[in-house]
Amino acid sequence: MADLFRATEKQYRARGNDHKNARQRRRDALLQNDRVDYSNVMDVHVIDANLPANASRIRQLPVSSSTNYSILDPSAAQLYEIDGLDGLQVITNAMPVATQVAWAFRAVRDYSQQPYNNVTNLSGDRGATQSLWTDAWHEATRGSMKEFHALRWANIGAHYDWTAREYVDDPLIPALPAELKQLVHEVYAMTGLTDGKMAESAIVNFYPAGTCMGGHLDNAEEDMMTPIVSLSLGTQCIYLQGGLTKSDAPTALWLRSGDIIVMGGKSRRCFHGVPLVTSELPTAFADCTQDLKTHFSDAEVDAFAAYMAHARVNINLRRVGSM
Ligand SMILES: O=C(O)CCC(=O)C(=O)O
Ligand SMILES: [Fe+2]
Repeated sequence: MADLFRATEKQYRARGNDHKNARQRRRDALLQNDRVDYSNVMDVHVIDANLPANASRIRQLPVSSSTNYSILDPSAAQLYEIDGLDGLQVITNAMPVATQVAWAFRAVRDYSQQPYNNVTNLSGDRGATQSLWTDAWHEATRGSMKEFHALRWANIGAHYDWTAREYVDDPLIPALPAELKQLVHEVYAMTGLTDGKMAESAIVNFYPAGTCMGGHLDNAEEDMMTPIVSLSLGTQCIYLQGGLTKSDAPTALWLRSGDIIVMGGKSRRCFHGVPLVTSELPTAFADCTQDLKTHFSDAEVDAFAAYMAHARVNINLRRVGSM
């Protein structure tokens, strides 16, 4: 069967010009072979900018304000559903820009290293990344920013053991931090979910511009019912939401800083991925990073701002279900 997920992924993946010689590049530019057509990528931020066939699939739902919000702003938020993507909801404009910056900083500065005891792609099996960020920005060790750029994901809360292929219950690993639980609680509340079970695990994904995440299922959790809450921070990306198999053509969506995806119902069991991460960072986000200088050193804030100018951070919250 045709792998339509893969075909769409290839269409949007940043191909780069590295393998081409100058003549090929000039010819491509002339023929506009290097132009990718993004017109079919849905944008819930500007409904009118969508192709009519896509615009008609987007439905706005009322935002419920039935809790005390300390992170999100229900009066500014919009909640959307998309025809054909059963169980998927997209929340926009819920997180103020200063909060986005604070959360991205927390992900880069705290969640990437100790004291979270987190396993990352750089730490090997069950080992923790000790001081990845501190080493990256600190005067004495400057130059290891390159290593920080190699960070792709860090695990917070309940840890998934990639060797045993199961979640581990280790008393030395701190539970999911309270602020992440509060975020999940507020997202659930916005969507009207009153009996949602709490997430226990977060994968924090780090995507320098040009990197991607291939199509996959999140099926390691025992609980495949509770929705996954997924927060985008930093630069804009293309997100693909497919079906139960890769033979279903996926829907492409632009995700921007502050957007939140809720994967419940059928969508919890569907293929998804991120074929493209751009360097497009909202000016308001970049401006706001400078405000961190009132509490943190100029060197650290400058390193963070330089990283975020070309990176997307995703906080992906799941309930594991076995504990
Ligand atoms: O970066 C994203 O938006 C998706 C991440 C994801 O699917 C995952 O961590 O399993
Ligand atoms: Fe996923």
